[in-house]
Amino acid sequence: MSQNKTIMEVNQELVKERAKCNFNVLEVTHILDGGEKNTLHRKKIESIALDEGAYKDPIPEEYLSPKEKYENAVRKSCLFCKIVKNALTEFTGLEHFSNFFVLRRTADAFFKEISPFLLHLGMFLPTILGQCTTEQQAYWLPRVLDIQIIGTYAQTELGHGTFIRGLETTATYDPETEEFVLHSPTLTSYKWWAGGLGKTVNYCIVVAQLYTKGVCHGTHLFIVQIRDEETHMPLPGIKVGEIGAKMGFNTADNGYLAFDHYRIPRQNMMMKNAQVLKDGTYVKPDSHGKLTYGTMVLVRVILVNEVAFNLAKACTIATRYSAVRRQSQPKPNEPEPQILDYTTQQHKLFICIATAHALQLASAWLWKTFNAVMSDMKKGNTDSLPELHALSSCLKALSTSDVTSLIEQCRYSCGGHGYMLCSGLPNIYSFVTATRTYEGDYTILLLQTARFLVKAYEQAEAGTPVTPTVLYLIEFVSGKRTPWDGSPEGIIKSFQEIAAGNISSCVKSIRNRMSSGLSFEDAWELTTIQLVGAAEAHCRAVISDTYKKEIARITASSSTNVKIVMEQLVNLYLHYWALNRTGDLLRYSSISGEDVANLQMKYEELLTLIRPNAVGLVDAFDLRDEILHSALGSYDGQVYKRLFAEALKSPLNQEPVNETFHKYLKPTMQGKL
Ligand SMILES: CCC/C=C/C(=O)SCCNC(=O)CCNC(=O)[C@H](O)C(C)(C)COP(=O)([O-])OP(=O)([O-])OC[C@H]1O[C@@H](n2cnc3c(N)ncnc32)[C@H](O)[C@@H]1OP(=O)([O-])[O-]
Ligand SMILES: Cc1cc2nc3c(=O)[nH]c(=O)nc-3n(C[C@H](O)[C@H](O)[C@H](O)COP(=O)(O)OP(=O)(O)OC[C@H]3O[C@@H](n4cnc5c(N)ncnc54)[C@H](O)[C@@H]3O)c2cc1C
Repeated sequence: MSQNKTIMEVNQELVKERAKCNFNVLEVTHILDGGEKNTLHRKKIESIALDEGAYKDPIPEEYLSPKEKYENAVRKSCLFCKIVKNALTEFTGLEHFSNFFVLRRTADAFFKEISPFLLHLGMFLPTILGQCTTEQQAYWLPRVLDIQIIGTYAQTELGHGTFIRGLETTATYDPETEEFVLHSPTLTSYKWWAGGLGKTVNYCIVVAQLYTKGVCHGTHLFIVQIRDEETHMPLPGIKVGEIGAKMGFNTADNGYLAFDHYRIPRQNMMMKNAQVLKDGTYVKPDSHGKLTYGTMVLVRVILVNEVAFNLAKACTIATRYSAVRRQSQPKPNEPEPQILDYTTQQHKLFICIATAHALQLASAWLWKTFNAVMSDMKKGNTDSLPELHALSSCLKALSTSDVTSLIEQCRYSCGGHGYMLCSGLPNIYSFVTATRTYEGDYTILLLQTARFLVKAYEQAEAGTPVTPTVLYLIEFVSGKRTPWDGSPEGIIKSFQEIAAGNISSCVKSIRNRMSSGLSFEDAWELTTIQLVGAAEAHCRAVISDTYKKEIARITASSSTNVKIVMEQLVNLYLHYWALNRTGDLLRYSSISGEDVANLQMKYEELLTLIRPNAVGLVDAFDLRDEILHSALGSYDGQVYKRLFAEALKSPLNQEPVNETFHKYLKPTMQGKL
């Protein structure tokens, strides 16, 4: 298991917990990594990147000024890139799925917040891969992969983020010079938010309304140089800067950008799908109208994995801490219990462990689905794109929303110490809460899924085939219902009935409103609260079903105790959400009041069964201390020694008397101020 570089003796509380664990921890690590080979691969990359200690800061990041924080983050980004480049020569290449995720996770040791290079690898590179022709890729990719240029993705504007069709930046083609003229006509058209734009990047992908021959063809993507490659000065016609202090992401130099009739060559339009010919003729993509939104779909898929990882970090911290922390005296003359022994504490934490597993497996499944759809699209078949868009939208929305709440729950479960930056939890929270907004706001993405669900419902009603994730609608419209039996399969069935019931209610509401004279748009708008609920219910059913099936498949050859503990967590997830949705269950399934009481009993039994394995389960995430950045969550559990060591690092503790005593306190106390 992972050890800290500053080795301390392991706290006896954790020694005892580890002795209690009745399953093979390494076997679960292999499951979470997707196989033993992947675990070895990950450990090797982590070892190359971290063993030399290059991630260490001379002064803790939290005590630096904003400017120093940024400069330190750039220094470490360059260092990390160098290490990564060396590491990759030993492996299969950056496009390898596990490499991308391992590198992203390892980077957390270097950055308590965010690398200013995140968008370069996270969006600039994937957009070039997804939106450029082969010739364009041949020109750009070597420069991008070799970090000869650094780029970002500038789509959002001051006035519009969600509504992409409302973006105001224009790219007008001039056939005389074979150039596009980029222009920001208003203050609200200023690009706003792109990571790394403020100070770091010299190129960026700009999303702008394309005009040619006097006609607007909607938003398209362009590669734009914004700073001189030698001097880094903004080029003439470019206004660029940083947007200011934020709740998190303070090392990411999110920026603004405006154009004053700024010219770029025609070849800088990303032309894999639509094209503008030399004479200005516009050639439409012949397959699907939303292909330019491709990078967003990819990033939404990746984000499910990203938040699962962050939840694993948070619950590792909170569970280890809860095993070390003792509080209160429920039984007279007995020692104070570990707070992990309180049922309410288990209720706060074990759902976090189960959710981290559920989302990790759902994200691996979604990634496979994404690749299958991409491979179909290469052959010109875009039939599965709507389902992928619906799935990636709701999984991104629900996973980021669930994880945001659960990370906050982990912080609550650590009491006052969880509020300290050195617990690691505030940084994890401020990062994850942003994921609920960026790359498509929660509500907006669920409404996209709802569009798909309403259409699927109408198809099921009409007897036309529906896609795999909504097959349950066919049973529902035929009136078939499964009697409640309380089994895991039965709970999943009931989640599908809740989803179908909710979608059906939405369809009825929309139809009723339209028959009373409202337009479709107005009827839809008035139904949006229900539509969001329906999409959420659908997504819960998808995650639950995938989690259960994937665990059964993966643990088919596992040892008995691993199988048992993995199944307990699946059941815990299902019971937790069933209890959370009793209103819907009573409305849409055949559950009775007594069944609800049984569900509650079963849930509480599961907490007791999981309790002895709790520390083993978080150890199985195998997160190195360098990546956790937590005085509360380190492998050795030396919580109090580490909290005190962190307190001593405070700049206020570097002198016995602060100068404010002489300047203000003393004169005030002596009545001289
Ligand atoms: C580290 C931090 C990094 C952060 C980076 C960022 O945040 S970067 C910034 C991230 N910014 C954001 O994420 C912005 C979020 N906003 C958006 O993504 C879009 O504005 C929108 C999807 C909300 C609406 O778009 P719209 O007004 O153009 O569309 P519409 O609603 O009129 O629907 C028309 C049809 O298109 C379909 N369709 C839509 N999208 C897709 C797709 N991707 N694929 C396939 N299909 C798609 C839809 O299903 C519908 O099909 P139907 O029913 O007619 O068969
Ligand atoms: C940390 C961070 C990093 C980012 N990085 C980038 C980046 O690198 N590049 C980039 O281009 N962008 C980036 N963004 C911008 C991000 O993508 C947008 O903020 C996001 O898409 C939400 O758009 P918005 O800000 O316009 O919100 P708004 O759309 O204004 O949302 C405000 C509220 O209005 C509601 N709302 C809006 N429209 C509707 C509707 N039709 N129906 C119902 N409710 C609605 C929303 O649900 C929300 O509650 C970043 C944002 C953050 C926070």
